[in-house]
Amino acid sequence: MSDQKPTSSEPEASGSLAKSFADRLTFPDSKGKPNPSASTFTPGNFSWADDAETPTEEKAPAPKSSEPKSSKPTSSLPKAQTDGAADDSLEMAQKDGATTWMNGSEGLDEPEFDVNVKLADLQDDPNNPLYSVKSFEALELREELLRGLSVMGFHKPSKIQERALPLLLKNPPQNLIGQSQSGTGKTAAFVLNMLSRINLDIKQPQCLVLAPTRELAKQIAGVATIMGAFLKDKGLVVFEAVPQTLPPRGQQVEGQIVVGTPGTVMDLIQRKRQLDVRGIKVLTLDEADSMLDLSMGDQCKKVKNLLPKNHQVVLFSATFPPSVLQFGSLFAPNANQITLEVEKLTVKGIKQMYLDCNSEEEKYNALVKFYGLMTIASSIIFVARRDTAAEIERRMTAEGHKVASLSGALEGVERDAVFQRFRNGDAKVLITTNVLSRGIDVQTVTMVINYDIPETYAEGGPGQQHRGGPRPDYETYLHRIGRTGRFGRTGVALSFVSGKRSWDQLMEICKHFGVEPTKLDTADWDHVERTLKAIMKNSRNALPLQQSAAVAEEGMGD
Ligand SMILES: Nc1ncnc2c1ncn2[C@@H]1O[C@H](COP(=O)(O)OP(=O)(O)OP(=O)(O)O)[C@@H](O)[C@H]1O
Repeated sequence: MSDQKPTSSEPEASGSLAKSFADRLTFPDSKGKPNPSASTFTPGNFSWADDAETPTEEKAPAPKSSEPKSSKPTSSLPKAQTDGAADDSLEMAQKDGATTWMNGSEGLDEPEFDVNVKLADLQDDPNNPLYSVKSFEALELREELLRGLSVMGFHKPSKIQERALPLLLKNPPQNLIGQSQSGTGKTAAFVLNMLSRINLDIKQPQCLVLAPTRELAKQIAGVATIMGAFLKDKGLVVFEAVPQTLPPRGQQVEGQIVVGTPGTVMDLIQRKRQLDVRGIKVLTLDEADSMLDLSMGDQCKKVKNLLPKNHQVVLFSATFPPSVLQFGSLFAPNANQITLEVEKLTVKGIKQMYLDCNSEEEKYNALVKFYGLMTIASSIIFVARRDTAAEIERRMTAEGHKVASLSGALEGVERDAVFQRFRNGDAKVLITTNVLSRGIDVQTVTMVINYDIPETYAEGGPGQQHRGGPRPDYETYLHRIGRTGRFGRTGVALSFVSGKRSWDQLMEICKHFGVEPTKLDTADWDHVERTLKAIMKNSRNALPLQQSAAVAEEGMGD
């Protein structure tokens, strides 16, 4: 892969975003000095070579032309849980939406108790992906991790956590391929495995996580740091292997857990010789299907080949197209597999709709009209091309909206700053390309807009190109809409169609996942407004899903 930054007309990276609190933390090293590389969330230089390039951007013509978080009850933490070395990090964690769902972040006005009851209801429903019979205690996790989970507000495991953890923690270690719907807690499953397996007396890297983008790598490192906060005193160090957070030349990477993007990790191991992988016993690929596909697959294989024999391989994603799953089985031989039928992949709490527009230009007008009508906590607008993102940003800003735009065209430092503005709520709307379609966990997001329907040239197997032009990109659609409706929340996914081609593509995607999207028409804005307001209101009020769906239907029937 080239080190050169692509131009705006080049394809955008397909990947994921960062999940949360990560960007705010800087942990001192074991001697109390700030360590710029270990578990830091300082901004870094983005090297294009680090992120996947996938041909998902169409040469579409560019268009011509919010409710703030309520503060969380951070002071209500039991004293025992905020003591000691974990204090700072936990306090930070409490300030971020992504870890504190139950603590009333992101515009939830209800008392904590009500919200907890709702989540508990979902976790008691055997058909819900958040359901579990067991407690975290029954999964035999070490006491420090139980304390970390408790402070994060994780009271019960989700289905994937309950099923994956016993398989992951078994000795001798076995490989695992794990699939579950977006926002159901896969990160905690693989992070708890790593935190359970490391030897804290050794500073050498023992677990390696590869993720497709710097934002997601930073987010995962953040989760590991927070979840392991009570192990910090015992020497836990989590290292972020993304550009600009790297150790000075000649200095070895220290940290039991290393999380990075494949390009940087490879560079650290082979070219710079700063990452000693002889002690690695767990290799995890998050968003594994995209990591094994096209450009990143080769790099991941190269990294894997440099690791000691008999390391545990863990692959997680919400999507595993059959051919990738086949390849995944070679990458993770004899793996235990937790997979889902394609019809079960969509999250029930995400209401899928489409807005029928007559032309490309009408799409833009509809977008502006739409944001004029609605107050949305936070939303993400996905576009196919960087220049479309820039143009929408320019025009929406001119209309007085607080927007931010993030694409692979930005350098790492700028990306971090833009993303932080969105996480903080300083920007309510994030306009982005597929670079942020996967993994990113910002719980204030109540709406995802597919301004352009995602397309791909990939055949669906590693390295295979689709011959007859682009096809609808089922996986990217699912990951994009999964940025809302996380861990039991409700959200809206609104796709814009303008003409037969985009309509056909959307219908094909919906057929693939067995969903029937609701049509909204630009000819009846009253109906659009009533329908969406009913859903958004219920999302914020945290009504049970069935109830909010019912109210939404009522709104639509008006
Ligand atoms: N057991 C739990 N109890 C409460 N909240 C949880 C639990 N597990 C995870 N969460 C929260 O759920 C959200 C989604 O988790 P996570 O980001 O791991 O989802 P994911 O399955 O990796 O999604 P994606 O496929 O989009 O990457 C996060 O904000 C996380 O903090």
